[in-house]
Amino acid sequence: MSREIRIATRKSALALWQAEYVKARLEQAHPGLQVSLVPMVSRGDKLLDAPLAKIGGKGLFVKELETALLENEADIAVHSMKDVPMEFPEGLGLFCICEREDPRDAFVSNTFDSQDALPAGSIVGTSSLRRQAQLLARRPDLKIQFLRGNVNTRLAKLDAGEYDAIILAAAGLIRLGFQERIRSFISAEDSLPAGGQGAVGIECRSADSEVHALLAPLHHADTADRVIAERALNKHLNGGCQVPIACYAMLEGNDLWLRGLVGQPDGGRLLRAEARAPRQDAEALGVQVADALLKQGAAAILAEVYGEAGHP
Ligand SMILES: NCc1[nH]cc(CCC(=O)O)c1CC(=O)O
Repeated sequence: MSREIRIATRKSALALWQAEYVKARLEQAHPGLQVSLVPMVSRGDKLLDAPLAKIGGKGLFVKELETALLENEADIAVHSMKDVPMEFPEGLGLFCICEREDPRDAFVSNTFDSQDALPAGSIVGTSSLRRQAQLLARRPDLKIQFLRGNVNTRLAKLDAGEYDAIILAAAGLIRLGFQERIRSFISAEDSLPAGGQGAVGIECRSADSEVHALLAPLHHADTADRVIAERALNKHLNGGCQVPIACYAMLEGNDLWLRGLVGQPDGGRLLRAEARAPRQDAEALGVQVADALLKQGAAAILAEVYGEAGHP
């Protein structure tokens, strides 16, 4: 095989891990294939001190990578599915979803074993409105303090004593070798994950059928069907991981079970909906659960969040 595959990736430790993972899987599936990394800085990486909802919402982490694909400076872009917008630029698409890592949120602390063990008034670090809403709904006595940055930065801030605990995606911690920092996994019942959390997706040019064929062995159909249902819900609510929307699909035999949640950031109200459907109807299932949330008033909650963030 003469062709080289160039992988566009962000430079954070987690992004590089994911790109190296895809590189290794491609080389394993296609002995002799040349695979290289093209690391780049995204707008989201440059603006680390503002809540994501306030600095222009979706796509903050993927735009530069997509430009590289469109300008033929790279052949594939590796993303955390949680951060991938619902729509793709003309000429690009998502052609591969790899097997999902643990999708749950993780409780990390140097003092306490779980959310329930936190004394009243404890300070919990997160900048995810989804995590904040669900935590405050259960524990209105806790204080949420803003925390952004890559995984290493967040752990360093915890270690510096700025927080009693922080919440991170288990997947990122596991991938970077920080599994032992996880004091407990937070169940989907207590913290419904973000759509796509724990899954790595690969974007490439829609016309590049040679690359599509090379990616095929990395595609994981079970993960893909779950993530398709979750993304359909997000799309119907016009949401991403920067808004208080959670959704999580599981396979039960040939059926998908999709749960969705929209919450007020202060945890005052959590709307929940769920449904089951055959896996081939993943997209319709996402729309159905989103509609059930809209019927309960999700649009008003989301409009309020977007209003505060200063963009529609
Ligand atoms: N929004 C940042 C982001 N995007 C993906 C992950 C973790 C890994 C994953 O979900 O695949 C994280 C960090 C976090 O939420 O703790």
